Amino acid sequence: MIDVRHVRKEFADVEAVKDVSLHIQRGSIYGLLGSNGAGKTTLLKMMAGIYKQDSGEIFVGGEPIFENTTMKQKLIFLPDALYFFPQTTIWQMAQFYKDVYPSWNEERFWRLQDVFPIDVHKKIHRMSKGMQRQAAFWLAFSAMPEVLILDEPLDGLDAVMRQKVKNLLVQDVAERNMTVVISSHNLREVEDLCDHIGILHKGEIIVEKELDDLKADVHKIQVAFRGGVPTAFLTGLHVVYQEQRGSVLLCIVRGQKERVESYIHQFEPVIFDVLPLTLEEIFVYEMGGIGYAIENIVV
Ligand SMILES: Nc1ncnc2c1ncn2[C@@H]1O[C@H](COP(=O)(O)OP(=O)(O)OP(=O)(O)O)[C@@H](O)[C@H]1O
Repeated sequence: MIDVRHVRKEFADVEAVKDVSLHIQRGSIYGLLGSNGAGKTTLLKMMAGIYKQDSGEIFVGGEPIFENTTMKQKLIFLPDALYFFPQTTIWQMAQFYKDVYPSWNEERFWRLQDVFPIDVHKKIHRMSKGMQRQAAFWLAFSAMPEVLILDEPLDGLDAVMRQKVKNLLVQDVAERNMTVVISSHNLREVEDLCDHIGILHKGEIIVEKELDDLKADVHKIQVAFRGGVPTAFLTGLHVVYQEQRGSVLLCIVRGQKERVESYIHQFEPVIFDVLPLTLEEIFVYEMGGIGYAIENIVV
C-alpha cells in the first residue's frame, strides 16, 4: 500500500532522512520507532504527501502521493501537534471532513459518540489536550480512510481511552483492511498493536522486522542439569545471551523452537522451561550490535 523507495530529505543544515526504503502492506499496522530527531515525523509527512522528498519516490496505493488530491482523500495524517480551525466545534469540523472525504460515514460519526464522551458542540480549543486528541480520532475514524498515518497518536490519552482507540484501529484494519502507520518513541506502547516494526536512527532504517517472524525465532530458556552444564551443551545452540543463576542457566537462543527443544532434551536436563520473551527483550538481545539505538525506544 505504501512504497518508499530511496527517499532523502534535507533541511538547511541537517539530512533528516537518508536513503530510506520500506514497503507497508495493505491492512497492516506498521510501527515506526526511533529516538528524538531520528526523522520519523519527516518521513511520515512525506508518506502523507505534505513534504516533498528531495530524491527517491513514494507511492501510496500505487500512485505518487505528493500533490495527489484523489489519493489524499483516502488518507488521514494525525500530526503530533494537532490542528483544528479556530473557534470550531467537533460538529463543525465534521461538516468540513464530510466535504473533503468522500468516504465520510455519518452514521458511524454519531455511533462513535458512545466511545468519545465529548459534547459535539463544544469549541475544540477549549478542550483539554487529551480531549482534543479524542476529537481528532473521532473525526478520523468517521472519515473511514484507507490509510491512517499517526504521529505519536496516544500522547495525552488516558489508559482507558488508549485501549478504546487501539481497539478501533484493530477493528478497522480487520474489517476494512485499513493500513496504519504509527510513529512512537516507545516500543512497549505499540508492541501489542503493530505487525511490523521499523526502527529509524539518524535518518536511516536500521531494523525492519515482521513481529511474528521475530517472536518465532528467539526463545528464552531456563535449564539445569545434574552435575552442572555439560561441556558440549552450548556448542549446538545459537546463544545470544546467557546468565548462570545458581544451578540454573538462563539463555536467549535463536532458532526454530522444535529444533531447540529436541536438542536440549538430548542432554536430559532436570529443569527445562521455555519462557515468553517481551518484544523489548527480543530487540535488545537480537540487535545487540545496535543496542545504542534500541535502548532509547524501550524505556
Ligand atoms: N522544518 C524543519 N526545518 C529544519 N529542520 C527540521 C525541520 N523538521 C525537522 N527538522 C530536523 O530534522 C531532523 C529529524 O526531525 P523529525 O522531526 O523528523 O524527527 P522525529 O524522529 O520525529 O523526532 P521526535 O521524536 O523528537 O519528534 C531533526 O534534526 C530536526 O531538527
